[in-house]
Amino acid sequence: MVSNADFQIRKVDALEILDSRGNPTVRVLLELEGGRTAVASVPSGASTGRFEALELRDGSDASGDALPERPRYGGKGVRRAVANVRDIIAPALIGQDVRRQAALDRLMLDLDGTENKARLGANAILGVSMAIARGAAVAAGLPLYASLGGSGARRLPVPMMNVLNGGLHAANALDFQEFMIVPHGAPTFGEALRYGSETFHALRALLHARGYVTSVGDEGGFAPDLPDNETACSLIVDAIEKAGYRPGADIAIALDPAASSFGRDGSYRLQSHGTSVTRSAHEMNELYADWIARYPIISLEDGLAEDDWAGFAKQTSRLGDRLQIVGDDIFVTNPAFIKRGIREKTANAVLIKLNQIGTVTETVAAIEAARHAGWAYVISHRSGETEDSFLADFAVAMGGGQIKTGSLCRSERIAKYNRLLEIEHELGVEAEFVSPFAVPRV
Ligand SMILES: O=C(O)[C@@H](CO)OP(=O)(O)O
Ligand SMILES: [Mg+2]
Repeated sequence: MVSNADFQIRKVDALEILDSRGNPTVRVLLELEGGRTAVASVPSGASTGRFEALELRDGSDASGDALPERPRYGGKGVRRAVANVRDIIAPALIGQDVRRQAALDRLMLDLDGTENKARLGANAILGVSMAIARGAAVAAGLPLYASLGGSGARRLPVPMMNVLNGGLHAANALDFQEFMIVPHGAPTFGEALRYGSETFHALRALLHARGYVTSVGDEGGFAPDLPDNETACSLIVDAIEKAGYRPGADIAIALDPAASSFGRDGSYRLQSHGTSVTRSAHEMNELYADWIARYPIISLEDGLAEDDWAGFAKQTSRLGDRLQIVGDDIFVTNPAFIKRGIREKTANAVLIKLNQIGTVTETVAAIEAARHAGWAYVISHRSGETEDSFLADFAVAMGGGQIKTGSLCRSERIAKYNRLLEIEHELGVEAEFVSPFAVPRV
């Protein structure tokens, strides 16, 4: 028998753990009166948007280290965030009911009292917020996706798999950060994962045969020194065919150039065959239009920089009926920015990252704003991840049918894919897998 006491928080604790890049991050441990426990770990980005909620790092003076000349983790530790969970957030949450997610998230916002969670740290607050969501599920005896999404939560997301890494996620010369395959023509999630994995391995063989390295970047995609960005698209098409699939119909391409990392003030600096070229937003949009005509691209994220609202709106009016235009750095999962984007027709989709905004409740509000406008939304990992698979359940709960969670050879990414397989298995014949995309005409 489940009783109200089972949902009451008895203890909140936190510790500093490492993420997939070997950088410190926050893990929160929650204990409920009934004795059940919940754990959540916070991811961390590299190509972060300027207006993201603040990820609290210790800095060299606040490290608390015995050897001040050698700060812990170069000042990147999260001991202060951990201490904020233990000393400030925990006392306010003891005795509270984990089913009241919105109220408890609000309580943390009030404790923090800043616009961007600068006092307690978005990493501290999000860790607790996720642990509360998981605690509510555990106490109710429900899987997280069902607890968060209700009985209608049975749509498995189409994965965007990042098979070639560049930009800030790799040490190669590619300016564009992510070249992803999207197996949207598969009949089920499990089959989509197989399509993706087979294509990933075909790509490895192709790279090897053409004399490129097959080492990987931060999200597990290969990171070869290709002569230019476009070569990545043609290689992916070759890999899809080599794996026995139809480019476009079975597996399409999604791009995240993460243009804030090579562009600002409407000017974009690209490398090609070792030389650098500067392009305007208009020229970037023409470049994408040209690629879309020649490659089966169905989604373009951050094709322009976070400060280029005008360029984004032009891109959306020029290309938005042919493909998904996703805003990441420009919206930073912030409902206010998304609403501006909807008014100004900046994009037609939004990338959703829990730690950009810092609570589960605000993330859901961001998704609701997108849904209300008929925009698509893609639930996304960060380039620094942990083995926590919260994201997989969250994507099924939110029902948008899209997840971006990296490549197919690093366990912090695979943890999400494997959890989605588990959910699909558990849902059985009730599981749905519906492509949100039309087949691209190339
Ligand atoms: O730009 C992105 O979409 C993300 C995730 O792929 O990268 P990061 O976490 O480094 O911001
Ligand atoms: Mg991005």
